[in-house]
Amino acid sequence: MDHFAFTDGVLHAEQVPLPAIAEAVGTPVYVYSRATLTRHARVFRDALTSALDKPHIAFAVKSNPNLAVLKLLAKEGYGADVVSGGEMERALAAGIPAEGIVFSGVGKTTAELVRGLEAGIGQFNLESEEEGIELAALATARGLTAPAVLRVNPDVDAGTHGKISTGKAENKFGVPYDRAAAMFGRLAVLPGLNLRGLAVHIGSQLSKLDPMEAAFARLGDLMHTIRAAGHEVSHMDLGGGVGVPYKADDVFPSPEDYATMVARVTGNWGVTLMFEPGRIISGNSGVLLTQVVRVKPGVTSPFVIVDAAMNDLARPALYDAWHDFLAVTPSGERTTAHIVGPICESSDTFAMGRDIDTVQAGDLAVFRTAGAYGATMANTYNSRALVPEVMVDGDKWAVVAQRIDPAAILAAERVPDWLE
Ligand SMILES: Cc1ncc(COP(=O)(O)O)c(C=O)c1O
Ligand SMILES: N[C@@H](CCCC[NH3+])C(=O)O
Repeated sequence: MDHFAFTDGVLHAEQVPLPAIAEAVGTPVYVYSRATLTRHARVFRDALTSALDKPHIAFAVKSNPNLAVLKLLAKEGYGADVVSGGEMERALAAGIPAEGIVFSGVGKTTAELVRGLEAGIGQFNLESEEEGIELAALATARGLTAPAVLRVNPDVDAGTHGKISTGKAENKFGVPYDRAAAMFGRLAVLPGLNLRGLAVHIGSQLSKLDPMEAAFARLGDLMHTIRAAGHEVSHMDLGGGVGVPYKADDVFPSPEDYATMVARVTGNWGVTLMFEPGRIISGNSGVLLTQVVRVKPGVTSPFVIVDAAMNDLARPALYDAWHDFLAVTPSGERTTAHIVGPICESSDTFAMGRDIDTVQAGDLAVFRTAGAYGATMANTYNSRALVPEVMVDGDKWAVVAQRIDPAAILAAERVPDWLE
C-alpha cells in the first residue's frame, strides 16, 4: 500500500501513526501521503517523457483539487486540466502557470470562457461548434486569439462503469465523429481562434488499454483527414482515464504499458501530445480514516457502523465502487460484516457481506484508494460536517483542508424577515 504500511501493528501514513491524526483532527478525515503523490507523479511523467517527445501533462484537478496537492504537482512540472472556473482559480492559486492549463468541460459558461481568455490559459477543449463560435467572438472582442482543440466523441466503449464512460455516441461529451472534420474546417477559419488539434477522453477507471488504443487510432485517422483538407494540426489531447487497482489482486496497465501503447499509435503524428491523468496520480495516495461508531447484529451479518458516510466518500453509493477496508490496529481476527455509514438511506453502504478485520466500537479503520474522487465529491448531506484533509510528509503532517462544521454552514444561511 505504498507509503501506508504497518509499523509495530499500527497503520502509518509514511512515519505518522494514523491514531495520532485521528486524535488531533477527529474522524472522518482524508489522509494523503506526499511521498506517494510525488512518486506517482514522477513515474507517470517519466514513462511518458521517455517514450514520447515533450508531452504536456495536465493533472485532472477534479480528481483531487486540494491546494496542497496541486502545489506539489505544480512543483513536479504538471499543468492542470480544469472543468470549471473554480478549478481554474485553484490551479492558478497553486502556482500552475496559465499556459499549462487546459480547460475541458461540456458546459463552460460565458463568464468562465472570459476568465480563461483573460488569464491566458494554454488551451480550450471545445465540446461543440456553438462553444467554438462563442469563444472566437469573445476572443476577437478582446483582441486575443484562443488556443483550442476540438473534442471528438469516437463512439468507443471504454469498458468501464456506465456512469463514468464518456466516449459512446449517446454520451454528452465531444462532437460526433462523423461531423468533426467538417466542423473543424468551419471553426478553423474563425478569427480569434487558433484551432490546433483534437481531443478525446472516453472514460475513467479503464482497466484495459485496448479501448483507448481504438479511440486514439480513430482520432489519428481524423487528424490525417483534417490535414489532407489543408489544416495544420500541432496538438492532440489524449485525455486521462488510466485506472488503478482498488483490490489487491486487480491487474491494471502500468504507466509504461500506457506510454508504449501511445508511442505505437501516435508515432507518425508529429504533434505535441497532451494528457489529462487524474486517478492514476492521486488515487492510491490517500485513505479515508474513520472510526467505528458501533457494531450491531444483523440478520445475515453484523453491521459495522462507521462515522464516515456516503457524503464523505460517494463512490460506493454512486458506482458500487469497492474500497478496501482495513483496521488501523488489526487484532488478527477476521469476520464477515456489512460496512455502513450513519446516513438515512440504504445507499449509505460501503460494503455488504465483506470479509474484514474484526472491529469494535471505537476502533479506527481506513478506506483505501480514496485519494481520487474522494474529498472532492464530499458534501454535507444530513447536515454533516464537510470532511477535513491532512497531508503527511515523513514524520510531519498538516491539515490541508479544515473540517467545516454544521454550525458554520448553518451560520451562512438566512431566514428572510417575511418568515419571522
Ligand atoms: C476530460 C477529462 N479529462 C481527464 C479526466 C481524468 O480522468 P482520470 O481521473 O480517470 O484519469 C476526466 C475524467 O474522467 C475527464 O472527463
Ligand atoms: N467520479 C468518478 C470519476 C469521474 C471522472 C470524471 N470525468 C469516480 O469516482 O470514479
